[in-house]
Amino acid sequence: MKILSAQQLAEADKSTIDKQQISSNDLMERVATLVFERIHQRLNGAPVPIKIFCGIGNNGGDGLAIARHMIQHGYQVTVYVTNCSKKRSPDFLVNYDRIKDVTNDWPILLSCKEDFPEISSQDIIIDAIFGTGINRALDGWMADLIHYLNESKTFKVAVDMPSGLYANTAHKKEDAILKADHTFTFQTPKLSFFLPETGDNVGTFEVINIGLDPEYMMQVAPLAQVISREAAQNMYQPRKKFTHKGNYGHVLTFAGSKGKMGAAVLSAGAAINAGAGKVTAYIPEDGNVMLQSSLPEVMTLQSEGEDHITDFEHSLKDTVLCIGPGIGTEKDTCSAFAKAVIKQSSPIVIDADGILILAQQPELLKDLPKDSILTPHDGELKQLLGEWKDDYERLEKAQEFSKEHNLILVLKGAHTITVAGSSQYVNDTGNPGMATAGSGDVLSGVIAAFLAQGYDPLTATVFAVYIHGASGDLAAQTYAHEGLKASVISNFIGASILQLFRNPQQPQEPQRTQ
Ligand SMILES: NC(=O)C1=CN([C@@H]2O[C@H](COP(=O)(O)OP(=O)(O)OC[C@H]3O[C@@H](n4cnc5c(N)ncnc54)[C@H](O)[C@@H]3O)[C@@H](O)[C@H]2O)[C@@H](O)CC1
Ligand SMILES: [K+]
Repeated sequence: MKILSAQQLAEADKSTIDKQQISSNDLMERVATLVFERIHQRLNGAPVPIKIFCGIGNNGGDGLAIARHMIQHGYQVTVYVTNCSKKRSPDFLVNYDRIKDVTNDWPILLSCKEDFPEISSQDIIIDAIFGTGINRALDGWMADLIHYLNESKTFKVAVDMPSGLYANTAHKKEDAILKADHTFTFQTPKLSFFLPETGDNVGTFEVINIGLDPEYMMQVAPLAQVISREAAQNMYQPRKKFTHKGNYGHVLTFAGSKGKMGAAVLSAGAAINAGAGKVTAYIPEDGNVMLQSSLPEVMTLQSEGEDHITDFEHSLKDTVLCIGPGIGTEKDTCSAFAKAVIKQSSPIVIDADGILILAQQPELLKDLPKDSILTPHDGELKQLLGEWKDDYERLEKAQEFSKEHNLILVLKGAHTITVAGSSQYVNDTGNPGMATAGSGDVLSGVIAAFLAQGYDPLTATVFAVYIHGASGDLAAQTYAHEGLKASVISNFIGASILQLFRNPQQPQEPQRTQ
């Protein structure tokens, strides 16, 4: 699913009005009806007090139209209009008149702090103050209103976007942004929904398909794409009957050191669990018994170093190299790392200490095969890119780095983002239980396994990130977030691939919970 900018959504809006030969108000009515239906399905006529706060632009117009439908269906609705400017949009004005036709009264105007209504914990608040049209931070009593609503303990539903939130540009820490519990967003989610500095404002969200011009939607180059279940299904490569282990590739993991042999077990184990035909773990000598007893399916090669890897003399022909988990940064490990990556000619998966070594020896970047995959967490990413001032600069710097070095970057987080040149793929599986030691080692093994099975590097990466998150989601159903650990996530990889093809009635537009 594409993520568009606020400006692109406005263009899509115009194109829809032209092509479908409807008025902008018809489109607003369509949107408001769809939102009303979703609310009505949940509330089912319940006599809860609902307070709808409307701005004076089209988001406010949506709010007025939603309010009208709710009133006509017997809901207890009070409508407030934030009278912050005389520049009311034409579609706001149409709906301002229409609601008066239904209630025989104008909505309540708010013009200063003293006008704020009392809010009880039983109320439901619907926020239709600002949507994608916001172009500067809220100030004065409008900012106070947002803080006032945020302080209330009541359930808050945002229309299109939580008011005050920008769709795709950075905020200052002090900006007033509504903290919604649920957001009904139109046509595409916004990039800010997925970024750590702003995503918490959105609560759970639902994307409502409002029927914007399909031709525009098809041709527009998105800011990023969310990997939907359907997209992941299309990436999957089923196995053919007359095949053998040689058809599914050979992964060589270069991982582990004294005290961190678990990283080697986890990355090699995940590569086997995700379908690599053969896996060899290259490890320090002392780790051999542990590795062989933990993973009977995995072969081992041992470095001369007893407690860390000190050398690398092996052939990498027809082998996918997965390098870095738990190797440490000893001098001889760094030289062995350099030998291995220089020797390799096909894309390499580089994780953890491997990324730190690259940051220390940036001259190695030019020796990495094109489309090699780096999987940094933010601490490792900072070693590579330096500090960033906000989430958007983090993405820009990652794109520049990816383009400059022809690499794929996997920016790990609640919504892991895979950056390949100017393209960005946002992952929507996974949960906070996966913030646990070794989870990244598992991911590196899964990416390597898909590469070994013949997926192209970008697909292998995006699909692995999806499946890794989906495995964590399935595992959490049995183990809870707290009980998740990396080996458990790894053991659910097969189940999550099966799950990908279950429930054919799954809705097209994903409904999701953060
Ligand atoms: N293409 C779409 O996605 C559609 C969008 N619609 C609605 O239209 C909304 C966008 O409407 P608008 O473009 O009218 O914008 P908004 O309703 O978000 O904002 C309205 C006005 O607020 C002013 N403003 C911006 N920042 C301000 C600030 N800090 N303080 C005070 N005033 C400020 C702007 O000048 C603008 O006139 C969407 O969020 C959505 O709710 C739908 O009605 C129809 C389809
Ligand atoms: K809003």
